[in-house]
Amino acid sequence: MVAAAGLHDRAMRRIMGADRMGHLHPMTPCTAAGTIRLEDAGATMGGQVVWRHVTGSFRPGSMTAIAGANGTGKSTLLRAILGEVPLAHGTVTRGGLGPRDFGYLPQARIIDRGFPISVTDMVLGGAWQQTGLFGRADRTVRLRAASALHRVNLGGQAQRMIAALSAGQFQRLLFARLLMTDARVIVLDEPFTALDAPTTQDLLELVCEWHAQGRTIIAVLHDIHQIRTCFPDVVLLHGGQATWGRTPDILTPVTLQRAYGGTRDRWADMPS
Ligand SMILES: Nc1ncnc2c1ncn2[C@@H]1O[C@H](COP(=O)(O)OP(=O)(O)OP(=O)(O)O)[C@@H](O)[C@H]1O
Repeated sequence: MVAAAGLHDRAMRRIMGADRMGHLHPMTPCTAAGTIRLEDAGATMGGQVVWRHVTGSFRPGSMTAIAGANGTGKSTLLRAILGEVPLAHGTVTRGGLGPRDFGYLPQARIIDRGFPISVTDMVLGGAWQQTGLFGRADRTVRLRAASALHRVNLGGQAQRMIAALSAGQFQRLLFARLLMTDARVIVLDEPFTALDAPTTQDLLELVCEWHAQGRTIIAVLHDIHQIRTCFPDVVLLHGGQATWGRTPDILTPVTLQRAYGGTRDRWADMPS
């Protein structure tokens, strides 16, 4: 659990969108504009190889799910894309995208919600590019924050402290904060975990709206049916390797059985 001892706490700053891209790798001019590309990339954690020889691209406006069993390195991949995890080998290039182009929704479980901040201030943190990290939000930004809260059905919760929210309400709040960033690339780590079906559907529609607006979506997901129905592209992690491509080609009964276990019939019977 991340302690939120103060605004300078690393994780809290990351939620506030401040320093998460502090150590981006240098941009490589030859990468197509807006394309995020991994080339023969590898990552190690605690001295263990997580994945290696990963090559593939997130094109501008693409919508890609990161799938795989627990511990296969999905979050590590997101953090490598964001520049938070140094690669053991290979490169990640971002096609001219800078820190301000990325909006990140971390796993809710790593956020300490005891941090004394109101719902409104948390959402306003998503507009740090306009206000500065500790600056005052003007009327326009406050109206946008109210609109973002309304969009995620939290209009009536604006004055509450974030600690008073339910898990589902807090997840909605993180989405409202993402709305404020207006980012070109939206990076989501298990955005629908612990949400009820209507909330999931509502927030999934918001993700689809972002995609329709031409933003690049990269999301770690566990729901295979959801990936099959909503995400055209997928990266499937298994055994330290990534299989990357169009979802119907990658998520077959054979690959799913290999990645998650169970019987092949179980995956064949799943609605696609
Ligand atoms: N800070 C760390 N120190 C050492 N090992 C780590 C650290 N963070 C992650 N790992 C290890 O790296 C591997 C990949 O972790 P990661 O969180 O990326 O997997 P994941 O696929 O996102 O898992 P889950 O589905 O359970 O969230 C795991 O074996 C994990 O134990």
